[in-house]
Amino acid sequence: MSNAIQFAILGMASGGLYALMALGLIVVHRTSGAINFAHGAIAVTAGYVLFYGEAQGIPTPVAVTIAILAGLLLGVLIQLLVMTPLRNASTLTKAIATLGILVVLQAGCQLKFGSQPQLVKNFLPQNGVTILGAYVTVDYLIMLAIALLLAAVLWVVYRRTRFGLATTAVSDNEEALGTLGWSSTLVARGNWAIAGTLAALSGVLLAPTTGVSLPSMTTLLLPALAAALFGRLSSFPLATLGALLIGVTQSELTFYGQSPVLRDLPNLPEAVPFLLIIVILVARGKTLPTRDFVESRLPALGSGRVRPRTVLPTVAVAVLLIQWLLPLEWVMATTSTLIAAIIVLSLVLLIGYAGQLSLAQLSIGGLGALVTSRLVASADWPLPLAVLVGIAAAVPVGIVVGLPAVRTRGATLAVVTLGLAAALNSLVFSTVKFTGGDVGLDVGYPSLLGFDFDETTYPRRYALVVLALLVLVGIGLGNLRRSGLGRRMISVRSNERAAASLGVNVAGAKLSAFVMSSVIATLGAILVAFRYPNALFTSFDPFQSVNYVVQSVIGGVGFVPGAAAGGTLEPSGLGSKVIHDIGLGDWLTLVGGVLLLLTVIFNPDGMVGSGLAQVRSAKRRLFPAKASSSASDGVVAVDSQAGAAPDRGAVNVLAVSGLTVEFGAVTAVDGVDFELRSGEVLGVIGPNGAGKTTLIDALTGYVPAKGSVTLDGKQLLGTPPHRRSRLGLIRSFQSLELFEDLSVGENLLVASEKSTLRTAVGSVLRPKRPTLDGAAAAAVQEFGLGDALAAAPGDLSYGQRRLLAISRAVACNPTVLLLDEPAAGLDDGDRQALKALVRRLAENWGIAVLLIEHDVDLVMSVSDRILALNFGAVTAHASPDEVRRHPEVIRSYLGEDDAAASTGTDETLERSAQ
Ligand SMILES: Nc1ncnc2c1ncn2[C@@H]1O[C@H](COP(=O)(O)OP(=O)(O)OP(=O)(O)O)[C@@H](O)[C@H]1O
Repeated sequence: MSNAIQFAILGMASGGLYALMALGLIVVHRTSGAINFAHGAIAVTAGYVLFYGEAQGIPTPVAVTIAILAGLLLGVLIQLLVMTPLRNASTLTKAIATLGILVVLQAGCQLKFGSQPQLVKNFLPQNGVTILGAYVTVDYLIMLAIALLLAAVLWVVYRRTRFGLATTAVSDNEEALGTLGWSSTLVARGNWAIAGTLAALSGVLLAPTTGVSLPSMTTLLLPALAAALFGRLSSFPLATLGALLIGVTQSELTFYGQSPVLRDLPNLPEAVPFLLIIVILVARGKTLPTRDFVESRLPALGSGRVRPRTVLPTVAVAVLLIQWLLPLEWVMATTSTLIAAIIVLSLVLLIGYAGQLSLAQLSIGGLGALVTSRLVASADWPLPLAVLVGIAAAVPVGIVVGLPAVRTRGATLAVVTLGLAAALNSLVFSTVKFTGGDVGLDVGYPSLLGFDFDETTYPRRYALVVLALLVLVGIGLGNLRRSGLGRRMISVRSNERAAASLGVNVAGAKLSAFVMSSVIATLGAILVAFRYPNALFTSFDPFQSVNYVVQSVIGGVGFVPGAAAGGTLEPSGLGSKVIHDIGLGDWLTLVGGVLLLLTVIFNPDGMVGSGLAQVRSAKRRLFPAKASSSASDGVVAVDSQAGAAPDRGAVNVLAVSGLTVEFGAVTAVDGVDFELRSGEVLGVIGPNGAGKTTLIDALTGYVPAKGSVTLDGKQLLGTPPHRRSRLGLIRSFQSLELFEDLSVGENLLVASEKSTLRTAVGSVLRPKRPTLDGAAAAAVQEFGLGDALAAAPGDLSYGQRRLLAISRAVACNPTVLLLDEPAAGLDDGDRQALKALVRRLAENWGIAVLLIEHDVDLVMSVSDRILALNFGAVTAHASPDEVRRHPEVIRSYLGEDDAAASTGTDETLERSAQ
């Protein structure tokens, strides 16, 4: 028992260190919304500074102070040099930037101090005390006390002081902070300084116990990330509690690990943070982001068009070089680069197309490669069959990794994948029983139908096989980019809420991306494993996966050729060969990290992205007549036979009764009843905050609601948004929510294409030119978008963008169309056109239209009936004339003057409505 208590106290001490780290992560998240993946690296760097100081003969207390100040300085520098230029970037981009910092610090420390752990002196008292019968040294208690004290101090500072309030203001409303006379940059810098200090403090406190070593960068970071998530990335006390729980659990597992049951899993404690991360995110996540989620711009995407005139000569030159021209050492460097390019392609799919960041690509792929290797090495399976089974094994792994992505997004998802990579590393790849350790698995020499292509004997053949596979995967990805499935993935990356409103199964699109990218990563990992007769898994660690993210972003993560460009940065690849040859030795990783930072700051679309943009602009200058618009690669055809509004046949009825939505104490929609039939227009009016948008959210499944919503008798409550959309209930959004990464035509295609597994696979293998037909073709005519199909939404005027948002909803061929303030910001002419359009959609198309509008004149003149809301409840439901005269509506919304002025102008009426 006393042993269990002793382990609990030791666990609390390491929990205290995790807590210090977690506090720093929260401080950064509060100020910049970023998850700092370099936090562990700052801690370890401070540890190395302490080691270096001691080695120089500096007294330990001074060295400790310098090390902590180094953390502070690093925090300030990161904010100054990286976060300030990226302040408006997406959280994903910021997370990638912190990965760059991680790589720079890791590579810098490795260059200076090597990879062996370095020992530092104990600077805390080592005398022992007995607590509840358990003997522990005082240093552990001091660590715990420091953590608890700092957590309490931070809690008070961020709640009670002007600095703390200013920090909250930086993340909530930077302009408001400016009016208070505070500089947001200085507040952010102060927070980064605190975070750096906290990281350094934990690194320095840890150093005497474990020594200073590079792997601590993740072993410290992961529990801290888990604890910070436990504290919802905002609560200091909760994060501290989480950290202590993790520390104690890990410590007790180490203690009970001596028992026969746990003896076979010596690394189980290291997996605890990952398990906690999964549980937290799956329990707390949301399948769709909330209304206030702001989508930021992600790196640009290529067209995916496969141009034989470019591909064939490039492949021919590569074959020529590999087979005849290059010396062997260059061939092997080329092989490394080409294999890396395959793994990076898995990230082009996942990050580029689907917008999901994974830090576990090599671990996922490695698992499949391990299956293949063991089947060949131990069970003597033929290679092709073993490869197929290894790749098949990647499918469930992809699903497991993808599942958290269904309920979380952005940088938080990256935390899950980093946790997975670390867990796989400690549970699988570091377990000699599975991988053979440093000896590896005896997979022999690969051969297919008598064709030997092992790298040891036939390096050129191996390189050619890798090249062939890279070209095949690259063409497949290009085809995917132009396919319906690809468009759906991109729509999810651009805007999950909008994608779901058009019937896209967001979870399905994400899972498909994870599965397909896992398969590609597995292919790459198998090629890594089978390079030598003994397949080694010692380097399948999280750092390598981070390296592939680095390569993908530098090359251009939205572009297939970007993978080859990024692959040159592979250790032992072409870039490394060049760097070696010019005498820079092992500087490649450091160069990669610096390049990544420069890329995300100055060139977010990567080498290929910016290169293509320059070629395009040069073409435009030289051949203005021929030049096409930036999105013209997304050209789609319009079915010339289609064009008339689809005949709807039967009358459909949307019946709503007792519909209620509660947000805590606020009842946003309060027992609303109405019916809406095909061909009718129901206007919904009410003051700001009356619950109009929440009504649409509830009808379309974006917020949980009580009551009943039926379409032709079928109950819709409880059905997810994309299903309701497929049943004919289609909404638009106040803020448009167009897919900015897709052309106008592709925006319409996402709405109109129906896809099955067969068409998805078919379009990747043999893509066809997409065609807008049925309702989508009719919408193109109705909305006059024929000339704009190839344009990017960003190139359209504001009025055209509004029209595109409505036409995209109409392209779904809705039974019920729910329009949320479609006239907002339109000029008078466009408003008149919209009025006529809404009537045509009802009368000619037979659509039931629910129209929320603050333009009272418009809504009164176009609607058959009006539903007036106030505080979520219906105040009137009658004809426009009756509602205009309704005393309650006049009091709460219209005002006496405007109601009396039955012929009031748009402007006066709208002013009163605001
Ligand atoms: N996710 C949410 N969590 C908590 N409260 C919410 C949420 N969404 C809306 N509300 C609250 O519900 C009420 C209704 O808001 P809603 O946006 O539906 O009104 P509205 O009539 O559409 O307003 P507006 O005309 O300004 O668009 C408001 O009090 C709002 O603050």
